[in-house]
Amino acid sequence: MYSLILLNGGIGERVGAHQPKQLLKLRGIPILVYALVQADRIDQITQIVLNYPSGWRDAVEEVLDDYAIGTPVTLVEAGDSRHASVAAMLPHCTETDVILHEAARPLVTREDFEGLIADERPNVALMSPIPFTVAPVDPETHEVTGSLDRSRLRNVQLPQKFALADLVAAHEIAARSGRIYTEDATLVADSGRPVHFIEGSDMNLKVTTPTDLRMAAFLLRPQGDADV
Ligand SMILES: C[C@](O)(CO)[C@H](O)COP(=O)(O)O
Repeated sequence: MYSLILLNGGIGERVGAHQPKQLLKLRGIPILVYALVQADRIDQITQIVLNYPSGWRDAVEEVLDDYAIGTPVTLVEAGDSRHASVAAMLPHCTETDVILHEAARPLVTREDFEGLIADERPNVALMSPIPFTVAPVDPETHEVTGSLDRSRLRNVQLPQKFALADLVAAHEIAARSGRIYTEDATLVADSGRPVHFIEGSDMNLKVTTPTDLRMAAFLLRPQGDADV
């Protein structure tokens, strides 16, 4: 069984809205709700640990009530970074395995969660191939500093799953080193514990910018609406 850590603590600065992006509505439904509803339908997820941006607890509680989420939810205030938020949510997990997801990926499917759960390895993340070229650069001088073999790179997605003990131990190592990670698959891999990946879909869009919002609204259009 799994505790779901659902990251919902960002303020969504890059979307430029007057409220956290995960509370904005897409097709009339708050972005957060799409992931919540999918997770609520998965029997193996017995607890949802959900964080909220400082000052937005009431708004998040209202969403939970409005959409009658049945899985028990533990609310935790967000930390200063995504990394700090995960660290603060870990002690609230009641199961021995955790799934991490983020509210900003509303196109997550039941199959995404089930694929992770069906995998017998303890630490597994969805990742997708990089369909473009990523160059290492010096951001100060704007100089290209080398080249990367994209067949050896993957776009890290969520959801991801971990043995709770591995994730806790990896966060302890990261805290000692002082390094702040942008996500947890690389954090756990750097701790020396094996992390595997399975193919994620490019439909599992992360809503970061106003353009992403428009793309997500399009992808979430009701079945039967005309394609472009
Ligand atoms: C976690 C993540 O979505 C992996 O692709 C990404 O790193 C999040 O980036 P953000 O800058 O925290 O939105």
